[in-house]
Amino acid sequence: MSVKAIKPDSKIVLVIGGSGFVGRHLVEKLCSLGYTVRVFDLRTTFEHEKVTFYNGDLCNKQDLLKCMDNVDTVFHCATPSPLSNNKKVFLRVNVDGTKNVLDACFEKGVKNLILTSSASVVYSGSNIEHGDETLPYAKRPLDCYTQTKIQQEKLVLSANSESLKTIALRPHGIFGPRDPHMLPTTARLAAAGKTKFIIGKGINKVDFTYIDNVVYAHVLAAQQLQQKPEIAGNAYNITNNEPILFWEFMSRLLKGLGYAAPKYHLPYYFIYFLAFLVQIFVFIVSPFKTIRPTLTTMTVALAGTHHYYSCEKAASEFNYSPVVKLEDAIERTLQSVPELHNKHAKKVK
Ligand SMILES: NC(=O)c1ccc[n+]([C@@H]2O[C@H](COP(=O)([O-])OP(=O)(O)OC[C@H]3O[C@@H](n4cnc5c(N)ncnc54)[C@H](O)[C@@H]3O)[C@@H](O)[C@H]2O)c1
Ligand SMILES: CC(C)=CCC[C@@H](C)[C@H]1CC[C@H]2C3=C(CC[C@]12C)[C@@]1(C)CC[C@H](O)[C@@](C)(C(=O)O)[C@@H]1CC3
Repeated sequence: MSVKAIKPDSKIVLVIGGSGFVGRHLVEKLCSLGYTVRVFDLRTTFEHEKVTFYNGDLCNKQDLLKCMDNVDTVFHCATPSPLSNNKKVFLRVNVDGTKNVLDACFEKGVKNLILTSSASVVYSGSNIEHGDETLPYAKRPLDCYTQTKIQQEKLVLSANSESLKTIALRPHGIFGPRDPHMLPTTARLAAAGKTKFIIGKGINKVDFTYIDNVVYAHVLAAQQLQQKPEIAGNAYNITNNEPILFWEFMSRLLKGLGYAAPKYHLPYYFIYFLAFLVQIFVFIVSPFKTIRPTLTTMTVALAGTHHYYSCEKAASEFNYSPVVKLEDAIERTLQSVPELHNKHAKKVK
């Protein structure tokens, strides 16, 4: 099954967080399929002749109501940066903000709400191998981003009703052109000489999901929600279906960026404990100074444990299957880095 083009301008959709990494790719795809697209975001990061931009804060319901007249479907992919370390902002945006989104959807008669959730809502730092959607929410999430994503998903799925069909898509480790988190952070750490080490034995397998596959899943789910009401109220893992050794993937990115692959092993639990001490220090100084460490128990756990998921539910219930394979996805991502364009252009099929 593929996503369908529609009669141009027959459906109005709203992408909350549409100026972000996932949001902008989603907006561009929706426009190409003929949707009338509105973007609601704190900021405007690009121009598009077919898009109407509304700047506002989703924590202010009045801002949201201004852009939701006659909207058929809302895609909610706004979040504070997952690597920021501000519990108040996460609670305000991911929880209170999502309550505003739901209230506004009900007030304006929106039919469908697709939430970009996260596979990590079931992750508390222990190994997850081929985890499916029956796994319970993490009882002790490792950071407040994950904690608020859990609360957000629960709010959206419990709001599913006759008038508003809701669905939560759980991508994992999204990467691709214009990614503001993974590649830039990797490059920054490498430039600072902090990528010489492998945390743990380097045998942990994880899922990384190319942005085109995430966008494809969002459009497919939106188009299926009305025909298949049984998928509403559910969460679905969305990955590339190609789990890879975390350190092999990172090495591919690093070598593609012109850096050496990590080669010295550091004991996982030693680094995890170090990260724990860093977090205690960050908490102690937080009244005086906000520090956003990359070394956290969450990032160390992600680097040192298995975390890959089954997409069988999305495959069987709304025919999801990745449209871009991992190998091609890595090349396209590296090719998208301006200074690397020529080097990788010839490799892309
Ligand atoms: N990047 C990943 O690896 C990944 C993986 C799984 C799930 N997700 C989820 O995907 C979604 C999109 O993530 P992304 O990587 O595109 O993030 P991003 O930071 O690139 O984009 C988020 C957007 O939300 C906007 N935003 C933040 N607070 C807002 C507010 N109060 N009002 C209005 N807009 C606001 C930001 O301005 C930004 O444009 C998020 O829900 C995230 O949890 C991301
Ligand atoms: C060489 C090295 C170690 C580089 C560092 C790579 C670092 C930056 C990189 C490696 C793994 C990657 C990662 C995320 C951010 C960047 C980071 C941590 C986040 C947290 C974003 C939010 C998503 O919701 C969530 C939770 C998901 O998809 O479940 C992911 C999980 C995977």
